[in-house]
Amino acid sequence: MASDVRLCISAVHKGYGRRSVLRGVDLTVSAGVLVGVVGENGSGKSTLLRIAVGQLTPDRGTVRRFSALGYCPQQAVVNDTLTVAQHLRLFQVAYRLPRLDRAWELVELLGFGGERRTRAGELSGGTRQKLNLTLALMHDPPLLVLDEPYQGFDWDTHQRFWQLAGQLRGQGRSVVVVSHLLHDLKYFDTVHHLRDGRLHQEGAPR
Ligand SMILES: Nc1ncnc2c1ncn2[C@@H]1O[C@H](COP(=O)(O)OP(=O)(O)OP(=O)(O)O)[C@@H](O)[C@H]1O
Repeated sequence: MASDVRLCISAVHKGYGRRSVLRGVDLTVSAGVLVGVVGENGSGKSTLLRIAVGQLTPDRGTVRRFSALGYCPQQAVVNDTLTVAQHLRLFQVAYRLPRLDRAWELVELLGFGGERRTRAGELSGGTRQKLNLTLALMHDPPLLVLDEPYQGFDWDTHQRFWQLAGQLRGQGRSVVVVSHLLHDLKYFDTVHHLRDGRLHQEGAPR
């Protein structure tokens, strides 16, 4: 195994009841790459990411992670009664971060600094998603697993997300992104299409 591998998924199978969703998925993610996972609705992308981060157990196969990770789930897991600032403080404790400078930098970059005192339950869908993404990135982990992280983002923020993803890659982070948008495929080093329960790499790596 090369020393710069951050995530290694091998021969993973997963079904729900009698429905088989993943049938032998392999994926290796190295340092400093931006990896796309695409596929039709219901093809199993979120299932694969949840297995990758350890939230779901595969029926068969292995998942090995070689670093800390940040996970942005498709549905924001936030507490509606807490404000944006309170979320950051809560996660500061969970991540054992001495400071919140990076978290506030992300809030400014994603353009929701004006909402710091707003409760999550009162945020717009797009802003809620910005908070979701900030919580996944604020501890600056080497491995990022992001499930459609820009849902509901306006165009400017969408562009800023990709700039940020490029910067993280440039700093040696590994970024795995589920995407639905053909327009975004150009940002990836490798694109993996989930089809019939397996991942097919499209095109040559950049
Ligand atoms: N907890 C569950 N119980 C039963 N079936 C499930 C469960 N979660 C997902 N499924 C089914 O597994 C299949 C894959 O779902 P998954 O959410 O992984 O797909 P996806 O590719 O992420 O879809 P989308 O593009 O719509 O987000 C779907 O048919 C879905 O209905």
